[in-house]
Amino acid sequence: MSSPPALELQGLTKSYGGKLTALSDVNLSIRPGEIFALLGPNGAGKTTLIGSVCGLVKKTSGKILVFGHDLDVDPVRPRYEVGLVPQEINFDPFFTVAESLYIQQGYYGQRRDEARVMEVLTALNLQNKADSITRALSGGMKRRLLIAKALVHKPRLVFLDEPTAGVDVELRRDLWNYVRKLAAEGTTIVLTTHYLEEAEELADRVGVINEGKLLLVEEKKALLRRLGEKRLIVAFTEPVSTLPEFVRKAGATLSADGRTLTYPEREGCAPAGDILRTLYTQGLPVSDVETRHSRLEDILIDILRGKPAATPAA
Ligand SMILES: Nc1ncnc2c1ncn2[C@@H]1O[C@H](COP(=O)(O)OP(=O)(O)OP(=O)(O)O)[C@@H](O)[C@H]1O
Repeated sequence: MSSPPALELQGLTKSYGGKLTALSDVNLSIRPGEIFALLGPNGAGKTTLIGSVCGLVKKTSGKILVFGHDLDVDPVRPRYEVGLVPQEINFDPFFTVAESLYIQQGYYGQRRDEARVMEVLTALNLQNKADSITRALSGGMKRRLLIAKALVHKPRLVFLDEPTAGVDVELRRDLWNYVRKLAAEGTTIVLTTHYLEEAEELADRVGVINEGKLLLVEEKKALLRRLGEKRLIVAFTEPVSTLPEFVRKAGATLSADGRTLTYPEREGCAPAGDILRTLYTQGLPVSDVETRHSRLEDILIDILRGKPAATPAA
């Protein structure tokens, strides 16, 4: 028998005060061990979705299953499998780093396990801070402690709600490596982020949410292949008045000043190499050649602007 999804949402809906629908009939299935990036603008519903699973938000309707267990049937036990790294710092400033993790173990019905606490602190490079008062930590250390807190009870499903907001480049890279390691060990990761580069680096699949509706769910690589575009940009040393017929018919355009050619290479069109070869053989004054690939950011903007890109959300 195949294992159940790490998370399954069926028609998940959340209205605040009967007016604002923060989540509208969201259906989503997250596979065990995958890194899933949930993307969308401010106020799209990402934190509400995470809060519904973690027990911080009371859903209005729909079902939530964690590793096959319906949270309506048992709202407590299945959540022992879940860890949350929230956007905001949520630990008591007067405890030490280690104490705050022991308390967390207690919340999850576990005995105080010093070896596990040191293991998590070491993984997050906080081992020397175990006895420091949490309010004396730097901003980056506090972020790492938030992650340690979410992981200390060994959850199999971890939500990272903007884990690297305000974090420096080096720590961001460290955290990315750590997330990859967790996923490689079998932990399922759901990530929200406004750094599209982060999603591009880490995610296996991407979901796009806006105004409470899930617009698209797709493998990241397939999405980039399907909606991404490669552009060839050629600069000329002097203005060119017309392009060779083959190049023009392939879809290349010339800038108004005749100094730049742009060619969007799409599937089934002439390869960029053929365009370049023609330019050279016909003696056009090429000075520089550049190719640009569209990134997740470009694609997300198109989707949010309503470009007909979405395949049915799954
Ligand atoms: N407690 C609340 N009471 C009323 N409305 C709320 C509450 N919490 C969230 N909302 C509203 O629900 C909508 C979704 O908010 P949510 O925090 O889930 O968005 P988000 O995608 O996480 O945004 P961000 O990227 O800014 O964190 C927003 O319109 C927000 O104002």
